[in-house]
Amino acid sequence: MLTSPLLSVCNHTFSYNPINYHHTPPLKFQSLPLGRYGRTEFSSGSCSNASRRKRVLVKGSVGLEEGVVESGKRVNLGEGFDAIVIGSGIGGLVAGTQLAVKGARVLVLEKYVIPGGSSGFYQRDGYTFDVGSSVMFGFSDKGNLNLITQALEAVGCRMEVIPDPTTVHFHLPNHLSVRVHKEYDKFIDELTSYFPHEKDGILKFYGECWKIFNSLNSLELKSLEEPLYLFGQFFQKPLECLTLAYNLPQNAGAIARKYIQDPQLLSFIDAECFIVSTVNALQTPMINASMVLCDRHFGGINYPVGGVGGIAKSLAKGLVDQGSQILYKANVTSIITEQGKAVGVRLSDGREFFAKTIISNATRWDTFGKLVKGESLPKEEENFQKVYVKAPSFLSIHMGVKAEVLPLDTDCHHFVLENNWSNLEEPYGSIFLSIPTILDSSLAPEGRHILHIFTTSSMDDWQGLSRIEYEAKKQVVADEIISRLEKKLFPGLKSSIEFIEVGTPKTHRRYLARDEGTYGPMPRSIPKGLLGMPFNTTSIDGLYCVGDSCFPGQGVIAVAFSGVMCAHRVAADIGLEKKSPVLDAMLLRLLGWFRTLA
Ligand SMILES: NC(=O)c1ccc[n+]([C@@H]2O[C@H](COP(=O)([O-])OP(=O)(O)OC[C@H]3O[C@@H](n4cnc5c(N)ncnc54)[C@H](O)[C@@H]3O)[C@@H](O)[C@H]2O)c1
Ligand SMILES: CC(C)=CCC/C(C)=C/C=C/C(C)=C/C=C/C(C)=C/C=C/C=C(C)/C=C/C=C(C)/C=C/C=C(\C)CCC=C(C)C
Repeated sequence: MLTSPLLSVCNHTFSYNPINYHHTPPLKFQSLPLGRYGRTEFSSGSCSNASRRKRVLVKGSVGLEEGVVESGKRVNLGEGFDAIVIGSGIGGLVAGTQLAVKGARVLVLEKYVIPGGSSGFYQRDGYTFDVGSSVMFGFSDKGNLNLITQALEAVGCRMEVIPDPTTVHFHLPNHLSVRVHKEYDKFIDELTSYFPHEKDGILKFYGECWKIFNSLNSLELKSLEEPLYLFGQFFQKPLECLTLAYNLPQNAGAIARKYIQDPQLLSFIDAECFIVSTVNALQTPMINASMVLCDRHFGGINYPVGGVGGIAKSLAKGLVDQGSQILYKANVTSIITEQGKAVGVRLSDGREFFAKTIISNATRWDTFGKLVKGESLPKEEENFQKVYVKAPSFLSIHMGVKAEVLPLDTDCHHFVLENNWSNLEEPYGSIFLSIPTILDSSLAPEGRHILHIFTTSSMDDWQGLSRIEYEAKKQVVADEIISRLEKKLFPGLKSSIEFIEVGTPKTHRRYLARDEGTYGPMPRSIPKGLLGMPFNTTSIDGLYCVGDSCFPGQGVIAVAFSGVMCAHRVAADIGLEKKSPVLDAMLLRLLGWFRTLA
C-alpha cells in the first residue's frame, strides 16, 4: 500500500502559472521549473540496424523512477515500440499501462515535467494543490466501475483513500441547500424534504439511473469497438446490454421530464448534470449522468491520500516497472505518416520516435488541428466537430486560508449558484469549490486549509490584454468570486487568505496543452446521448485517440475507461488480443454509421 505517495517522494514544487497576490514574500515566478523530472538530456546517435530512422539515445533521466536514472548513463531507447502515447493525462497513462501489462512496449511522451495533465498537482509554500478538481469517482474497492482502482492495481499499485461523506453540497437559488450524502436514502430524504410533491418522480428518475448503472456495473469493461468482446457481452448479459443500447442515444433531461414537473426540481437536475458535464441535463447523456449520480452512492467518492497527483505518479511509475518508458519535456509537434499510416512522431527539438501504433491523448482538436499535418480534416472528425464544440475553460483560484474561517462541519465540495437559475451555464455564473484539506490535512501547513475555487470562463475573455491588464483583470475577477463566497458561505474569507494563485483559460492552454484551455467536448445542441461520441480508432490507420474527446467524454473515470477501451483495441490490432478482421470491418462501419445519426 502506498501511503501519501505524492508527499513522500516529491520534494519539488511545480509551477502552475503562479500569479499571486496577498502574499508575502512574493513568490518567485518560474515558467517551467525543473525538478528532478526536468533533468533529461537527449542526443541522437547512429543506428545500429539498417533502418534509416534515427535511433534515439537518452542521457540522464529516463522513465519515471522518481525521475532519475543514474545521471550520465547513456540509455538506448532503441526501436520496436508497439505504441507511442502522446501525453500522460489519465487517459494516456491508462492506455499505456494497460498495454504494457498485456506485454506491449510503450513509450509515453509528455510535454510537461510531470505526469497527469489536468489530474496533475503542484506544490507551493507547504501546500499541495490539485490542478483539476478533487472529486474522484471510480476509486472504491467494489464493483466493475472502480476504474481508477483497477488501473492502479493492474500495475501493482494501490493508494490509500479517504471516503468523502458528502459528494457535494449544493447552495442554490431560493435557499435550496442540498447535501448529496454518500448514503442514497439520506440524499433522497433531503431532496424530497424540499419537493415532497415530487417524491414519486424523484424515485423514478434516480431509479432509471440505477438501472443503467447496475447494467454498466455488471459488464466486463473493454473496447466497444472490438466485436468479439462486444458480441460476447451481448451473449452473456443480453438484458444489461440492451438496456445500455437503448439508453445510448438518451439524455438525462428528457428522462427527468418524464417523471418530474416541478421546474425548480428540474433545475436542480440541471445543476446535478452541469457539475460534471458543463451543460444542462437536456444535453447530458443519460449513461454518463447515471454513472456519476449512482457511483457516488455505490462506491462513493474517495480522495487519495497525498492528493490527486499521486494517481498519475503511481501509474507512470507502474508503466516503467512494466518495462515501458515515459519521457518528460517531450513536446510532440507532428504525427509522422507513411502511405496514410501513422508510424511515428516528431518532437519540437527535432527528435523522431517510431512505433507500430500512435495514441494521442491530446484533444481531437489538437490532434487533427495541429499534430496531423498536411491532411484535410477527415470526414469522421468533421462530423465530430459538427456535433461537438470546445467547452469553455475555467478560471481557477488556489488559496491557502487560516483554518478558523471555516465552520467545523464544512463539507469538502460545494457548488454555489446564488440567485438566478438562468446563470447556471453563464461564464462565472456558478462557483465550484473544493476544500480537500477537510479530508486530508497533510496537503497544507498546520492550521491552514486549501480552497480550490473554479468557475467557467472562456478564452475570448482573456485575449488581447497587455501583461499588466491581464494580471489586473485576474485580480478583479478573482476578488469578485471570493467576495461572492464570503457573502454566501464564509464570512471573513478575504482577511483569512495566506496564499493565492489565479489561473485563467490561458494557463490551462499553456500547461495542459489543450486548445483554448477547453474542459473538453460539449454538444453544440441537444445531442443523441453518446451516439455521436467517437471511440478510439480514427480514420488514419495506426492512429488512435484517447481522453475526453473520445467516448464517454470528460472526467477522470471517463478518460480511464477510454484508456481501457483504447488499450484493448490497440492490443487486438497488434496481435496481443484476439481479433476477427472481418467482424472488425463490419462493426467499425456500423459504428461509423451510428455516429452519422447523432
Ligand atoms: N473529476 C475530476 O475531479 C477531474 C479532475 C481533473 C481532471 N479531470 C478530467 O480529466 C480529463 C482530461 O484527461 P485526459 O486524459 O483526456 O487528458 P489531460 O488533458 O488531462 O492530459 C493530456 C496530457 O497530454 C499532454 N500533451 C498534450 N499535447 C501534447 C503534445 N503535443 N506532446 C506531448 N504531450 C502533450 C499534456 O501536457 C497533458 O499532460 C478532463 O476531462 C477532466 O474532466 C477530472
Ligand atoms: C456499441 C453499441 C452500439 C451498443 C452496445 C451497447 C453497450 C454494451 C453499451 C455499453 C456502454 C458502456 C460500457 C458505457 C460505459 C460508460 C461509462 C463507463 C461512462 C462513464 C462516465 C463517467 C463520467 C461522465 C464522469 C464524469 C465525471 C466528471 C466530469 C467529474 C467532474 C467533477 C467535477 C468537475 C467536480 C465538481 C466539483 C465541485 C462541485 C466542487
